[in-house]
Amino acid sequence: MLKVQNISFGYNAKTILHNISFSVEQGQHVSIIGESGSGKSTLIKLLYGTYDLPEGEIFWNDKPILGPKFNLVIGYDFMKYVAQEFDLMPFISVKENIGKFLSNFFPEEKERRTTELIALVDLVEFTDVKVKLLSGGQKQRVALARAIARQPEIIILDEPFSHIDNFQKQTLRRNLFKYLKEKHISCVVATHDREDVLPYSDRMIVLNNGKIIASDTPKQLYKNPEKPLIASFFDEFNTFEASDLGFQPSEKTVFIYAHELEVSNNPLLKLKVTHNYFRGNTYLIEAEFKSRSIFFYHKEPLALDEFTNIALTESAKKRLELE
Ligand SMILES: Nc1ncnc2c1ncn2[C@@H]1O[C@H](COP(=O)(O)OP(=O)(O)OP(=O)(O)O)[C@@H](O)[C@H]1O
Repeated sequence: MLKVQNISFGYNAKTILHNISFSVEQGQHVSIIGESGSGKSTLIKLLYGTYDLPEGEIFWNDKPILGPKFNLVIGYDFMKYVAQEFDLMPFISVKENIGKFLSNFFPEEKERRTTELIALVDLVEFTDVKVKLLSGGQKQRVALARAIARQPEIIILDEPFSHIDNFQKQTLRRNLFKYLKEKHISCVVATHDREDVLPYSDRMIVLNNGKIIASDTPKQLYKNPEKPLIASFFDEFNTFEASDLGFQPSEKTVFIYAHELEVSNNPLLKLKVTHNYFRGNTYLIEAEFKSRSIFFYHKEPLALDEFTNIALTESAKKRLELE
């Protein structure tokens, strides 16, 4: 189990992370989300022992994770870290990069394992290509395969799919996260992408200005996003006063996702349409309500400057427990 206990850290006098505590069980998948600059990468680097901790402690089981003051070489065998700038050997092939950390004492096992890993990250046709000739996304895939080559107990990933195009991202993400779960490898991922979180994370930690403002299952936070920052991670959303929607207590703020509003003959609100944005299978409609913008989806564009009636969808009522 990874235990992070009351850590604080700054690069200079300014504190970047304030009193952070959480834990990650063996085999658990934990995501760290937050706006750019909120301290995700800094936290990830601390977990790996990149810097000395001025305050607090980090343990993997009973072993303290210590910084460069205590370790000549940063990092531990049981833990692998894939940074945003992946650190590969450019002049050797994909296969050699992945096999670099596997023992030469068991050549057949080494061959089997490298072949398995190359297939997992979908780089079979690049097996013998020198890494310097690969694209950014392909290099990122080599870095991921190399990190799991020796089956660590925990893997720490910073924006693991940022260089990979949407087309290949879905499959790679599924393969990698399924593999980590099957092998019971703990995983901590810093990400901006809800697709990395919703289907896979056991817990989601939300950082804001270097502080943890929420920590729960993605389902629970999705259902009850207490802050705009949390709702915005999941989807386009709207902020209403409870009184706008006829809810009690009337001074409460309610966050409604754009997909939870629909055009209705049984209206809750009357809005003036200002923009239609094509989104493929649907349009995102921007409309005015009390001089601010409200967003919802509709299968067709709506007439501009005309009024439209909208209501909550059945699933919204269910989420808000109005039924
Ligand atoms: N090596 C450094 N020296 C000084 N300040 C730094 C250093 N690295 C990061 N910072 C500062 O620390 C703060 C947090 O940065 P960090 O990279 O941890 O944020 P982040 O949440 O990972 O952002 P992003 O999502 O953009 O990667 C930022 O204000 C950043 O400018």
